[in-house]
Amino acid sequence: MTAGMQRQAAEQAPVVTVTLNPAIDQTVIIDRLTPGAVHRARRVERNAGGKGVNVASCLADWGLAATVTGVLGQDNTASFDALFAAGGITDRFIRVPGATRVNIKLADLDSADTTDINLPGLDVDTGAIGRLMAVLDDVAGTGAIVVLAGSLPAGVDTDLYRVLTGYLRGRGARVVLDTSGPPLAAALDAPPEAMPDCVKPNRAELADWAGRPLDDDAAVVEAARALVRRGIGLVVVSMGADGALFVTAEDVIHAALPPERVLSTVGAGDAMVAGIVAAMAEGGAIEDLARRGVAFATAKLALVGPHLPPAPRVAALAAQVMLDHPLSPARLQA
Ligand SMILES: Nc1ncnc2c1ncn2[C@@H]1O[C@H](COP(=O)(O)OP(=O)(O)OP(=O)(O)O)[C@@H](O)[C@H]1O
Ligand SMILES: O=P(O)(O)OC[C@@]1(O)O[C@H](CO)[C@@H](O)[C@@H]1O
Repeated sequence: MTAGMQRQAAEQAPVVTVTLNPAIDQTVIIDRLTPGAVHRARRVERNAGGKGVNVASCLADWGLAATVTGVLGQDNTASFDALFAAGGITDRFIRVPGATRVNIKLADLDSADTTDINLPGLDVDTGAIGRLMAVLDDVAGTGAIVVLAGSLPAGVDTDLYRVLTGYLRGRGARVVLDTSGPPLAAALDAPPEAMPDCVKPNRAELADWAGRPLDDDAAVVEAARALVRRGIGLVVVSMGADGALFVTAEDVIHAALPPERVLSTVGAGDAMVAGIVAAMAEGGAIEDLARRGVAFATAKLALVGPHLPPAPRVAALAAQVMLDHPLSPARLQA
């Protein structure tokens, strides 16, 4: 029995991730990025990606076998097929004519920062969305945790996440949303019963929604609380090297862990979502979600693709995560 099967056997909530605009991530590793210069790359790595795929991949490394769905181009599925087979991930992706986009990631060893160049992706028609809804009918029942993640492809309505969230919550599923821009704004404009259970914007995405810069923790907490008042149970704001804030109606927690090594920041947010979902699936308390989320994200930084080191190492990192709870007043002084 694999570790994944063992965890599923322990009566955890089933997890489904939805990636409407997946990508193959081509990460080029260079010493130092200088715009306009010729670069001699150290190497290149290609990984099946897109936010929901990355979440499922991290969950598989942790030992939790999720179901993945969304829309894949049928011309270049090999890296996805291999990832799903290796991780025991149940593949319910809709295949459509064409190729899934290839996104370029420039990993700068000097600054430990990554520059993303994301392409638009395939056009998706209403027929594919109808097929996706049929898959969700099948796999996302009462008690399931459904992660809706990433940008929306061309051809679908901006309010698709809002519609899917209302539909899934109506079926008794819990929804975790990680997106940005107009699809995020549309989803956050829903009535309370159709709001996601959890959202994970990064600081820039939350600032974009709030319409003002969020330069300190006090401003971030204020914007997150506004979302909680609208009916979202948990707002997690990831802040890169500054850690993350976990905000509910009762709690505000700051969680952080300095990484030993940063090779690629691509997918750190997705690893964080995976950690939150892994703890949620076990019925964990808010502190467990914060520890697991930050531990998964920190562990991923040392690897290029959407992967984690062995589970005991990640569990050890979770124990080391520094929690500020209740949040110290000094942190809230602007
Ligand atoms: N340079 C870093 N040093 C320490 N921790 C980091 C760093 N970058 C990311 N993290 C950890 O990863 C979490 C998620 O990172 P970030 O806020 O960059 O997410 P994101 O913007 O959603 O990422 P992506 O979209 O690439 O998945 C952070 O909250 C933090 O815990
Ligand atoms: O264009 P989107 O859908 O917003 O983001 C896509 C993407 O940057 O997200 C993942 C990292 O979070 C990558 O695997 C992928 O290339």
